[in-house]
Amino acid sequence: MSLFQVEGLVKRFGALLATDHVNLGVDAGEIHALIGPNGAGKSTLVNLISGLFAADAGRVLLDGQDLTRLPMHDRVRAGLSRCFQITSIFREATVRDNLLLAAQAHAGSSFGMLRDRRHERPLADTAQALAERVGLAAEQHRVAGTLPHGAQRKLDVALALAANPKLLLLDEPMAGMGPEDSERMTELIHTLKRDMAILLIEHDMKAVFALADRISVLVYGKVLVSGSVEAIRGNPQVQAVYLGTEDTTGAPA
Ligand SMILES: Nc1ncnc2c1ncn2[C@@H]1O[C@H](COP(=O)(O)OP(=O)(O)OP(=O)(O)O)[C@@H](O)[C@H]1O
Repeated sequence: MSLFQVEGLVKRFGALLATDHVNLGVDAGEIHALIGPNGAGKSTLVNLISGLFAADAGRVLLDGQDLTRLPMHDRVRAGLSRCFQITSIFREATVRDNLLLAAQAHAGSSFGMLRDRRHERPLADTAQALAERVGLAAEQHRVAGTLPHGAQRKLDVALALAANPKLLLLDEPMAGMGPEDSERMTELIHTLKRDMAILLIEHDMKAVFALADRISVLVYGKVLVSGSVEAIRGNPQVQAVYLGTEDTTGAPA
């Protein structure tokens, strides 16, 4: 049994079966990438996993715990963190204040405790460690909204890491990035897999092929095929689905 497991997950929008009995597992220390053409149901699946949508059937399990009926914040507490396609940072606050707030939220402390000197040090240490972890230690006093796009995405990852997740759900972390930022984000994600399982939803095939231990291809809400990078690259069904719409060679665009 995998650390993270989706079993027979179903979501209907009226007559449309957007998630069609999906089974998916992510092992500890594994990056499992989910790819698929536009409208395949990737976002719907992410929303079911994170708890934004309620599933019509099936289960979401993390480390033996059934999360299916838990609200989003309880899923985060159970060890499931999500990075958003639309970044969740406070744009007017500094990088450091963003990190302090995230550290505080997950330490379960109140604003009163933040002001209590006895509690300042651990939160500050956590914020510092998070900044270092994503390579933003030198940018901590900058206002988050003024950072370049790539750095904002790194901050978004740091905010998700503040929850100390067992499973990190990365929803298109390379979106809107140029090749250089994509490469840096790829390196960062690679360093994270030591400490957590990662479910990566990504259109950038170069990043997917560089990072994934396993790839699942979603088509019309169903997992068409699941396998290693080599198996997926060479799969004629996958090539047929992507031909002319995506670059599956991994070559830079
Ligand atoms: N809230 C909703 N109400 C009705 N239909 C929806 C809703 N959300 C998604 N859909 C439909 O469900 C299907 C899957 O959409 P989804 O956004 O999950 O796909 P996707 O793989 O994430 O696409 P993309 O790569 O373009 O983001 C599509 O046919 C979409 O039109």
